[in-house]
Amino acid sequence: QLQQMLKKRGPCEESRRHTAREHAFWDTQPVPSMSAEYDQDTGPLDVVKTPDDVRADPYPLPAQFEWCTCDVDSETEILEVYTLLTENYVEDDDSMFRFDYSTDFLRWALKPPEYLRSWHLGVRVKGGGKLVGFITGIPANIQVFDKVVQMAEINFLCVHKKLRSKRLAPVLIKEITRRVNRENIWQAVYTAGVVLPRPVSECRYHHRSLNPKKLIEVGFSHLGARMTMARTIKLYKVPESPQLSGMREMKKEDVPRVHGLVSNYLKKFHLHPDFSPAEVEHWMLPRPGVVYCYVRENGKGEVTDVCSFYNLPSSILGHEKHTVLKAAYSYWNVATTVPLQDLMYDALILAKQQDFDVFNALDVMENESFLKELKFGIGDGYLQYYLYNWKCPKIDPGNMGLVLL
Ligand SMILES: CCCCCCCCCCCCCC(=O)SCCNC(=O)CCNC(=O)[C@H](O)C(C)(C)COP(=O)(O)OP(=O)(O)OC[C@H]1O[C@@H](n2cnc3c(N)ncnc32)[C@H](O)[C@@H]1OP(=O)(O)O
Ligand SMILES: CNCCCN(C)c1ncc(F)c(N2CC(C(=O)NCc3cnc4ccccn34)C2)n1
Repeated sequence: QLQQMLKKRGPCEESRRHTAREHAFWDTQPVPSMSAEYDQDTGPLDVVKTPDDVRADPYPLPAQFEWCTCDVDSETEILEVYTLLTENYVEDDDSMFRFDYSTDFLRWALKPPEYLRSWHLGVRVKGGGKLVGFITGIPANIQVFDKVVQMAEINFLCVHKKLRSKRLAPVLIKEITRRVNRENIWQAVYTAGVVLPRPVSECRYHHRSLNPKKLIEVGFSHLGARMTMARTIKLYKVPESPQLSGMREMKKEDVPRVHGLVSNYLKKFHLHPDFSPAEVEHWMLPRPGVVYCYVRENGKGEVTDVCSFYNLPSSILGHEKHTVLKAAYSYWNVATTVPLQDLMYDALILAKQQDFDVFNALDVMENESFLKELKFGIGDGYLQYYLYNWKCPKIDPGNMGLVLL
């Protein structure tokens, strides 16, 4: 218990840190302060600039390091990125799990239409040495309330465990900002499990057990009070195959129709991507082991509903029997002729068919409508959403229409 107390700053202490302006880096950035509240008016926080106002040379690094861009099409370089992340990326608070993004997943995540190689930014030990730092940006058109803004989606910020607490993260963030600004883009969107100045939305993860026995064995979940293992397995059992008629894998020919379904659906949320057909094709066409997408054809062969989820396994740290937690994450789902709950029940069945142990969903979009009924349990993980250089009112999870990887 003492260790627990020592490890985590209490909420009051954490909030004092925020109010005492102890964010040496974030207090220098165009982000709202912790206490800022904006009503309807939305817009940039910073003075409007042009790329010519932005320094042409990279920010300086400590002497022993150098900048690099990681070529995700190079077998050796993508493996270096994979290794840095699988050994040093996000863990849960008790260091029981660590994300294990695959190389195929990383190529998918980092090469959407219009991507820039210069935004796959790394830090190496000088002289082409070990990759010790990473941060990425990809371009996206994001609608925030009534405005469509060209933004960068920032992700995969990572500093090697041995180089933590040396203020390397602010340097990575400033350099990716510089590179994005040089392309005349001045806003960004990002998510994190940590609270920074200041969240535009705070969402929660919910988990639906598909393989409860393994989840309990590895400590991801616990046997309920007055529950036996047999009873728990029975509780989470799902049918062998989808219950809705006409469910099939999405294929290339479905892209125009799926683009229409998704674009029309996302309009109802206060913050959502403004997808082109090419982006819908990139983000939703199935890729084995990476992203799964199923459409429902009605009696007349028209596609009327779509569900999708992505594969993000976690390494299970220090367990003798299990080494990988197979987790599916709810992605883009649109139900127009059946209840969303029925569509998502089939998503669970399809995920179980693919041998996933757990199906994760945030309480964003209309997900609240099925979480309880479909036996999701609330997780301990919050996901904070952030906008860089954009003031806008806070957004409730039910009005959040963006899922990042
Ligand atoms: C217009 C274009 C703009 C583009 C940029 C938009 C902004 C993008 C922002 C990035 C979006 C990333 C989205 C994702 O990928 S979220 C996933 C982040 N990655 C991990 O959690 C992996 C494991 N952890 C690590 O690798 C390190 O701990 C990291 C690299 C996270 C921090 O390294 P380290 O632990 O060695 O610390 P430091 O001494 O170098 O630096 C300390 C400073 O860093 C601030 N910090 C800590 N964690 C985060 C965080 N997750 N986002 C933003 N800032 C963070 C912290 O408040 C402090 O600042 P201040 O409190 O003193 O002020
Ligand atoms: C910057 N991109 C944001 C998305 C990255 N994503 C997926 C993420 N960001 C923060 C989280 F809090 C989180 N959670 C899923 C829930 C969960 O499953 N918690 C147990 C667990 C299993 N494996 C791991 C690995 C790391 C942390 C918790 N883990 C909590 N997911």
